[in-house]
Amino acid sequence: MAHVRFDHVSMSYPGGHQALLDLNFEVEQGEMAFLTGHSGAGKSTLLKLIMRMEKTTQGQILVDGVNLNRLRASQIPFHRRRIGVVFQNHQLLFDRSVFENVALPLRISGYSSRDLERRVRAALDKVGLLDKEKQNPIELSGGEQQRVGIARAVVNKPSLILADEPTGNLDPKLSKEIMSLFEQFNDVGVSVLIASHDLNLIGRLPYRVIGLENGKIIGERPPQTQEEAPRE
Ligand SMILES: Nc1ncnc2c1ncn2[C@@H]1O[C@H](COP(=O)(O)OP(=O)(O)OP(=O)(O)O)[C@@H](O)[C@H]1O
Repeated sequence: MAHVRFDHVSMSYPGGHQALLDLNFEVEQGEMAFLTGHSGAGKSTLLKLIMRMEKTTQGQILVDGVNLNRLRASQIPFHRRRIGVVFQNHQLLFDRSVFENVALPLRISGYSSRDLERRVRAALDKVGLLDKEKQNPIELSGGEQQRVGIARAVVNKPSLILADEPTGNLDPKLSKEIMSLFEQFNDVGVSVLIASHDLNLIGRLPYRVIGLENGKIIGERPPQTQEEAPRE
């Protein structure tokens, strides 16, 4: 069964703007894939549909076989908890420590403090920031802030990670490091879908690329084998 499946999905914003038109694609369980396209192509809208922050106006989306059109309002928080989301601007709280920023999703889910501490430290360890837990995110570099955002996204152990321009503000070296983090999660079975217009970075990686233009899929580059993948 596909992890995410779009079946003839269209989406119009109130006021009539058609953001997505008749999308059909799947993300397999454990796959890592990129979504690319110009600004306004519909990348963020597509990710918001998967999180059920927006609703399809036509067609259906299945996540783990569950039809999102049929989710009741009370089931939406549970659905979102299984997805880790990473944003370009981190959306960190600058009046709290790194630890508290990563702990936030667990506090909302009502974890005991022992479990919470264990999980937060495990997430910070995975992104290499265990020694910064007491600092305020404002004291960290852009790359480190993005790592805090990733730790927060994975602290609930999601089976799917969605990232919206996660390297948008970072230089090429830091962008590569952030991509290797996503690869590490993918290596242990997490499905990853990343929206990015950094074609330079995407082109060097072997993953499937889905191209969007004006809300439509205009083409796909299949996953590359090792021989096909461009060398550094
Ligand atoms: N809340 C909204 N209300 C109305 N129209 C919207 C809304 N959000 C996005 N749109 C429109 O839908 C289209 C797709 O936007 P979307 O943000 O999904 O594109 P994108 O590919 O993520 O672009 P970017 O890379 O600039 O973030 C755009 O034309 C945008 O103006």
